[in-house]
Amino acid sequence: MKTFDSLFAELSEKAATRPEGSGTVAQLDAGVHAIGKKVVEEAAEVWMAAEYQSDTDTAEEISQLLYHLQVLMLAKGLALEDVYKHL
Ligand SMILES: N=c1c2ncn([C@@H]3O[C@H](COP(=O)(O)OP(=O)(O)OP(=O)(O)O)[C@@H](O)[C@H]3O)c2ncn1[C@@H]1O[C@H](COP(=O)(O)O)[C@@H](O)[C@H]1O
Repeated sequence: MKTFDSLFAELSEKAATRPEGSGTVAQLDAGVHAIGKKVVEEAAEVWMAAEYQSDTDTAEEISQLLYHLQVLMLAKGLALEDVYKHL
């Protein structure tokens, strides 16, 4: 099963090698403003799912929020350690 760390490693590789058809590469090219909007959108979807949908839907929305946060980290050049040191 994928973890937060293994997804970040996968996305870092995508950012470095820029494979054709990668949604991550497209998002990185769209820039911090566009990625930030996705983070806010996904956060709202997490909230709505938590209040009105199933636990499974909520977990899926959380996974999408985590993904977009990682894309934002990559866009800003942040490493996992930069975030973890604040936990
Ligand atoms: N985990 C994810 C992931 N979570 C969310 N998303 C993206 O976030 C979107 C969220 O879907 P929504 O339904 O909320 O939004 P939507 O409005 O339908 O989507 P958009 O029209 O805004 O793209 C999805 O369409 C994906 O584009 C993800 N995209 C990729 N990954 C993983 O990232 C890795 C690299 O992906 P690629 O860069 O595409 O190869 C792979 O392991 C993928 O599984």
